[in-house]
Amino acid sequence: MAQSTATAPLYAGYKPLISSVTTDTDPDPDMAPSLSAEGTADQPQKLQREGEVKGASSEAQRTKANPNQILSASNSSSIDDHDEDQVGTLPLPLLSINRRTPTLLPRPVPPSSTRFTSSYNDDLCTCSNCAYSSFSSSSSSASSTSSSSSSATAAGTALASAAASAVAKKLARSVTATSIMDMPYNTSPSLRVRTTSLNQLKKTADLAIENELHVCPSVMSEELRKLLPPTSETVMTKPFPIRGERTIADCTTPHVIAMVGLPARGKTFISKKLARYLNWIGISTRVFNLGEYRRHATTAYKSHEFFRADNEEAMAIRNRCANQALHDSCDWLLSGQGSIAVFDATNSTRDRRQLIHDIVVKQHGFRLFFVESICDDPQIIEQNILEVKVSSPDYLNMNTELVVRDFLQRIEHYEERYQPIDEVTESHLSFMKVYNAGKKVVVYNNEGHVESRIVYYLMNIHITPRTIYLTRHGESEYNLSGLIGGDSNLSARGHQYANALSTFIAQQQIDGLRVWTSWMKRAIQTVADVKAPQERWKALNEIDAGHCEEMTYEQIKEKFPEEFKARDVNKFAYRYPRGESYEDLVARLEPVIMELERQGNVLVVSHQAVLRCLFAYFLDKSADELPYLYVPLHTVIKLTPVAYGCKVEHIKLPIDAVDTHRPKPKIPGDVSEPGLDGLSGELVAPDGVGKVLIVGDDVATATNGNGGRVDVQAHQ
Ligand SMILES: O=P(O)(O)OC[C@H]1O[C@@](CO)(OP(=O)(O)O)[C@@H](O)[C@@H]1O
Repeated sequence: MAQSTATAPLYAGYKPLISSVTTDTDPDPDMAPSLSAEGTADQPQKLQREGEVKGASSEAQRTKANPNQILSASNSSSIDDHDEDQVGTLPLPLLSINRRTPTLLPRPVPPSSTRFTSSYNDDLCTCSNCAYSSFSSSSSSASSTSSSSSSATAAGTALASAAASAVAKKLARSVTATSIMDMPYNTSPSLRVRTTSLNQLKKTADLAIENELHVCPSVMSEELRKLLPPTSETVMTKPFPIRGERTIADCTTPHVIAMVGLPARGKTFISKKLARYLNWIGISTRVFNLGEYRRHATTAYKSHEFFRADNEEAMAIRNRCANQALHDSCDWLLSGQGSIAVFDATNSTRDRRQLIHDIVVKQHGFRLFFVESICDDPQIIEQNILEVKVSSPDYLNMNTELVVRDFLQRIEHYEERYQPIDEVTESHLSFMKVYNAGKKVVVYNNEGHVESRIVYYLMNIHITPRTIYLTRHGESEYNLSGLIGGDSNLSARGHQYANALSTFIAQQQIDGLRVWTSWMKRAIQTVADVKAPQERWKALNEIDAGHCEEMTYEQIKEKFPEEFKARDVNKFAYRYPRGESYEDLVARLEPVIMELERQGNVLVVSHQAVLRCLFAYFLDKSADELPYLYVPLHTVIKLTPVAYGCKVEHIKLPIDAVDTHRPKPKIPGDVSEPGLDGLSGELVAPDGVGKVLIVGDDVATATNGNGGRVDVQAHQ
């Protein structure tokens, strides 16, 4: 049984906290040992997300944006309703192929992955079709060869060196030592063959084929070329299939994530945040909060007495609620509507955890992972009570001091019976323990892809107050002419926005601000005058429209009518020919989200499609809504984490720009009909002006009496 203890990473001076602003909205009882579950262990089926046909518009709808406005953010979506960047590339399992000898040089086989790497064989081709030659690396220096195959077998390396050196010496004077990865794809197909494919070939002992492997791909047979790892010409599968087929394979076994911990330890914060992340990466997740069950089952909360261990009547109600919540979690998983149910309750005794194990694992055959939040820092606990308990529906209209006192007594009742998860007596369980909002993390019996991702995510989040600013680049020359993609410069108004943005950011006096941009000129030009450390992320580049790059929507419709229509039918899943889909984008952006979670104040300057994906993460938006989120030019979206959610402000800087938003048309492929679509309309609607939305925070929404909206001053 593997146990690892890790201290969560500290980044840029930030203490990674997990939970202080949060707690489960309800302490709950230990489930009565007599609880039982019904149901079968049917495999749930993933729900297909179909695009919707709503509203219509065309490019002709581009409008001038209103200056000096703060637009309202889009709707909050209930958690109950919903359900990797070029970074982190892993080496392909490759063989170095010496075309001059029949020897196949084994490379170390790295962990399996579908990602592609710079560790391609850097042998170069000498055929008349190619502009480069073989063995350049080895010719330039023996160390170059040995570095690329450092972990190959000694025999293999020796053979390689001997075989290569003769040719290398001959070529050394005439060949530039260029890594194949430094070359454009179309000039560097080279000899990139997967180990698996080669092994299959070796098994067939087909020498003719093996010899053919030693020729340049440009003269290789079509059949053999298919075995080469992908180039820009050949990549047709999902590069980072998080959503889609791989996810389904990983989640064929439904999971229950059961929280553990005393009240006010951030269990609900963790549950909600985790669910938002998992849904965003395409794993359908829902939180079952025991506090909500209890509130439905009882009349108004009176006092902590309800949670006394000797209050038999209350205990019976609490047990019934716990039973129901767990059964509902399992039923939801069995219904095929989701893959992960988060059971947000205290689950604070061994008996109760065993019962959950019996129902979830033994009866249903699901995976069960406990996440225990342990906190002995009085400051974090008090902060938690003040931030979320005081505004809890349990304490409506109650004086803050009384609330704190009552809640602390409530915690005492739980402490009497609380048994932290024990590695010895509960060694059959899989769990992680998070201490003091992320200061220390213990992981035990962690198994499988989903659990590993949960552990990694929870190790990265923190609760230090901060703000994230999202903005598109200033208006570009291509925006003006309606062309998508490309790498054009800013228009004159785009440059004005760049100036206004730097002034706005300076006025905000943001502590330790970092600026992240894509690699595109329009994004980099936009932050030219912003005084803060800057980082360029390729992962923030705009969606790759493949064959449709640098075309207008009308041109695409004319040249590729079926493609254009298909995008309107399911924009999230649609992938441009030789390009990307929104689904691909989400996968590409996951490392960006993970890093954003670790960071403090960040200004992200990117593009329409990319920002829709990031925005959807923070707003908990579905895959159907995501591609239509309204992210206008010359507008800063300010995101401030609050309690369980996020405060969203749209700050329109007073420089006009074209509107590049194309709403979902009523008829797929239609570019003629202007109008708002239901999804973006809310932001466009004038009544949203001057408003701020608190998204995903039931508490705030419930208590400010203004539907979660708070008036704010317009920023100029
Ligand atoms: O997915 P849709 O709605 O087409 O929006 C993405 C498009 O937005 C654009 C502008 O039309 O983004 P941006 O100007 O922010 O780089 C295109 O480059 C991109 O293809």
